[in-house]
Amino acid sequence: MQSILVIDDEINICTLLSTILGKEGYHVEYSLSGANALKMMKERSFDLVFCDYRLKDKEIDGSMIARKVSEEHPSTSVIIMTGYPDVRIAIQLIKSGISDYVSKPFNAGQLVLLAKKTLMRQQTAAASTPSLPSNFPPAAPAPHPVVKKAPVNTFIYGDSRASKDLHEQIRLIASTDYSVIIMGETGTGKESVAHLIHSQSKRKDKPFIAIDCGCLSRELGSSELFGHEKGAFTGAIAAKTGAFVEANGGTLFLDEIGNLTHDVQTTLLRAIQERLVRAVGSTQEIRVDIRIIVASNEDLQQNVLTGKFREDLYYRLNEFTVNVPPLRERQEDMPLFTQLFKQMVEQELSKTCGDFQEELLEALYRYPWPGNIRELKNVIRRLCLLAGSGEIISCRHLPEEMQEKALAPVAVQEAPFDHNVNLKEASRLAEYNKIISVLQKVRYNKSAAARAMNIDRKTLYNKLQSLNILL
Ligand SMILES: Nc1ncnc2c1ncn2[C@@H]1O[C@H](COP(=O)(O)OP(=O)(O)OP(=O)(O)O)[C@@H](O)[C@H]1O
Repeated sequence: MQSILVIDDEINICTLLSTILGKEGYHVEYSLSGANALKMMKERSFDLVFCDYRLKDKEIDGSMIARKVSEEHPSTSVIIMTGYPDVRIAIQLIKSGISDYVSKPFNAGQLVLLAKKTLMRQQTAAASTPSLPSNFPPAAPAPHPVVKKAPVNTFIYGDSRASKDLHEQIRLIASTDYSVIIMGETGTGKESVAHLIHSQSKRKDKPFIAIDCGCLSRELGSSELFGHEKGAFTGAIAAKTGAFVEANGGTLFLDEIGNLTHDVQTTLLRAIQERLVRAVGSTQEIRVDIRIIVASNEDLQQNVLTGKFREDLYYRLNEFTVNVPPLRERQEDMPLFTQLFKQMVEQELSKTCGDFQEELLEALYRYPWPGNIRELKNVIRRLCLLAGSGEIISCRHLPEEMQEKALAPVAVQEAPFDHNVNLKEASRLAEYNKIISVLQKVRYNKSAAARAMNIDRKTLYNKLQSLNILL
């Protein structure tokens, strides 16, 4: 019997596909998380995988599953399901070697046909691969072996003071079992920090389950966290395992915790205190052993004061707080982030881009990055996508709305001249005013400014530092 694995964080989709494909005689299993699905594939083999593009374990998405399957289980086909048609995603998916792609909503007939077509193609391909006679000599090594580039590390440890402090905090807290609140603006990497804490902890071989509380509806909040019994409420067509049980032994990460309703906050407090959970509609309590990490970009203490967040839950969770700094406070890390994101995108697109133009790097440096690392990553992705292969990436490839902010000259006042200063001070002031006026003329391009003043870049940097001009 051919077997199919369905990966989707929506239980309804999983049960729907299991029913439809099961009726066609396939053996169907499903997983609500990518991490668990990868584990299932290690334990047994599947002929076909239907995988949702966006999964709740944010670090694993459809294209990552597709890549892993093609590397580790080359005879398994992958069909990606998505409700978000997007060119970038399509490019990624094609590169990761998927068999097909289906947009949600879909109908039963369409899915069955797709599964049959894919499995048939797979069988034909297998049959047409000639098998070698048993006495055939082993193949000689290929003259030009295909060199597989090692994947670029997706997490970057910055060099700035703020980054070093952050990673020291992660190192210290990882070895404990304390609950952690991660605070920081949107896109600063709170979820990445939660992953790091888990991967450096003694629970690292157990599940890491991430739940975005911002997406939980009022009705489904409890069911997502604690599970439900079949028939517990209208639409509960099958029993569901909640995140607490799925994360048993490992770490449960609750993102945007400030969005939980009061009712769910109350049940959550009890579950954390007693380590016992009860699925909606069940009378049975299940003991769980999990570490809780939560994140918020709202000030939770403020929410406690305004009554939006339960005070007792806040103190229960706040055994340790990690503050993730915004990108504008880790400017020294910009070159590292920029370079590594460029390498990652080059790998995603199988493309080699030209260097970043100096003026562009300076514009990136000056931009305030309200969306933090996520925004930087997206901008680099866009720059690499728009620039031709090998073309120098310049300011003209920047999104228009960014050009205005990043290229606007910084308002630097000329220092007023004071007639009482001594000669040394006067020459320092003159130098200061000259450098500022040249920088403004060349739109803060330091190389151009150095050329205009007939000095080298190093001398200009030294002058900027000694005159305390911060760009
Ligand atoms: N240190 C880092 N190195 C590489 N990539 C990073 C780093 N920190 C964050 N990112 C990337 O930036 C993006 C945003 O990170 P993440 O989702 O962890 O942020 P967040 O603070 O949880 O965002 P939100 O508040 O919107 O939930 C992700 O694509 C993540 O991979």
